[in-house]
Amino acid sequence: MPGKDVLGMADLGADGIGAVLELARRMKAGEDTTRYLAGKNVGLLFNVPSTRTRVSFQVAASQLGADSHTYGVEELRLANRETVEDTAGVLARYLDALVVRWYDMDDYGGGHRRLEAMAAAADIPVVNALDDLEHPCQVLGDLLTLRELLGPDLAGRRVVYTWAYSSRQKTPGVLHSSMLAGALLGLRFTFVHPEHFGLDRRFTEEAARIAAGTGAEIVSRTDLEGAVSGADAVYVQSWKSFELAGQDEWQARTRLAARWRVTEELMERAGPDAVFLDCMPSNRGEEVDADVKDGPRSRIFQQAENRLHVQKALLARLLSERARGEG
Ligand SMILES: NC(=O)NCCC[C@H](N)C(=O)O
Repeated sequence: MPGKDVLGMADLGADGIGAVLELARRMKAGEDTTRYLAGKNVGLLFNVPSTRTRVSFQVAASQLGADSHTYGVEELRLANRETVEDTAGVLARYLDALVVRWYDMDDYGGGHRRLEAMAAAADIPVVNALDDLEHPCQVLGDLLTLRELLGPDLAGRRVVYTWAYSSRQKTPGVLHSSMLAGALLGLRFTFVHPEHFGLDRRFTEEAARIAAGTGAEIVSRTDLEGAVSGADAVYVQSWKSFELAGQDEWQARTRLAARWRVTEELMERAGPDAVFLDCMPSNRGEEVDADVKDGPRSRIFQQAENRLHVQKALLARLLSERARGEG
């Protein structure tokens, strides 16, 4: 991997992603991982709630032989305005890696800028555990899941991502990271959204630029039924992120759910073997019907499990000569 940090998919690149996925596959298959990070300490810092990311990183560190330490920003002096740079510089003297989730409610991109500032101030790896622009760890888990479900060569397969939120012009980091990863790996990813819910152009333009060199097919559309036709996997990104939408926005989303939900009928359009993916959280009857989310096409718990395996591989690659040497 080129740099010390993983703040977005570009920091890994195609080779880095491939190496993490291959190590994750071996680890999941039963390789003894308990010595990779023996004696090391991993810090986990969150400014908003986390279920999958927090617990999977804690268990990942433990299974690699490391200790993990979890903090909320209110517990550190960050809430009282000690700077992120000073905090990161101090933490780097105690820890071997720092995993940070920072989603800025008021300033789109502000969380990502804080991560960049921490990474610059700390001489240890800083890993993005979701910010307001990217969620690389989720996407690594998704890619491992897609390989398991559709085979190691995803080039001929097509994945459709659907969503319907862009609260106050913010667009979802999971989709930004998916778009960049799909472009880097030369995959066929379709992004379908209602009119007015398009993605941040910085990411669509960067993905198009990368795709031109890799042969990836990264497409945006606004027709849900047409887009899912023939898809191998349909992936829902939740409509709610960490922010509670206002009354008007909720009414608009409720109206939207009548025509923009992943239903069994929609999945049948995709095809008899199409699978359903969802990074969660999502709400039955809003983004997706219960009979899809809880039904036989759903692979959401396999997807959640894979967060653990890819994050073990990622921490090992960042902190262990042994993991880098073998990769
Ligand atoms: N799997 C996760 O990490 N879930 C946390 C929220 C991610 C979600 N895509 C969101 O930003 O709304």
